[in-house]
Amino acid sequence: MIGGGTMPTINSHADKASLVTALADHIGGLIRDAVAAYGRASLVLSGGTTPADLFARLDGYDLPWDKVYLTLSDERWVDLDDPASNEAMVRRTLSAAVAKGATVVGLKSVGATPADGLARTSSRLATMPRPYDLVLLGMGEDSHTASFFPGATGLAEALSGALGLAVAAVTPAGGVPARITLTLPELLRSRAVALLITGDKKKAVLDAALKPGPVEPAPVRAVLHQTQVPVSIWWAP
Ligand SMILES: O=C1O[C@H](COP(=O)(O)O)[C@@H](O)[C@H](O)[C@H]1O
Repeated sequence: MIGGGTMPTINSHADKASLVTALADHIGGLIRDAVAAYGRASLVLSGGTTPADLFARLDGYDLPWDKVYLTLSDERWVDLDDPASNEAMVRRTLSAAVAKGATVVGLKSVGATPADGLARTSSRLATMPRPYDLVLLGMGEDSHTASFFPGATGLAEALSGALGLAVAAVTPAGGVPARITLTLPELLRSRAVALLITGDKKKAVLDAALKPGPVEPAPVRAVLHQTQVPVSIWWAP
């Protein structure tokens, strides 16, 4: 059971278009500020379908992209040419940024399974400047975030980071492909976490997870109820 600590701030918008504009402006400002302060900006981006419009909007912004480092919160263990690849979605929606020199550090590395690739991906992530200036996460209707799926094999290790690596292998209950995910301690090596959520169904799941309770059935609680890094929630119906 976890609970207490500083509650996340909630930014509610009337529709997805205004949410995308507000969050893209926020992230654009954050990138400018990080480059001014540290000479570079370092971001973790969520996968899935929800953030594609946001990334496409951000892609049109005039930013110092050659000083921006991007990685993913989690990845299906598939190659870049697979439609399920989160990295491919990021490269596609941020193609102008990549053309202007943004560095994308992908999580899919060599090996037949995520477990085979953990050490390689973890060393790759060592090239990402930390702390991350922003970790952008999504959430599924089953209350998973990153690849912290309820009931998944590997969930405990992903939440604890007990192996001492930046990433963990996770197999969702009854689900393929297997996944690789940044561990919770790695996600929290950050100055800020933003959680992007759309739709009334996810809002109901979020509202339940904001109440104190066990992490196992609602893994997003591990992010919402920690006290290390401030969390902002960005929501529209
Ligand atoms: O599987 C995943 O799901 C979540 C939510 O995805 P969405 O399609 O509902 O937006 C995402 O945050 C995560 O990165 C992804 O791998």
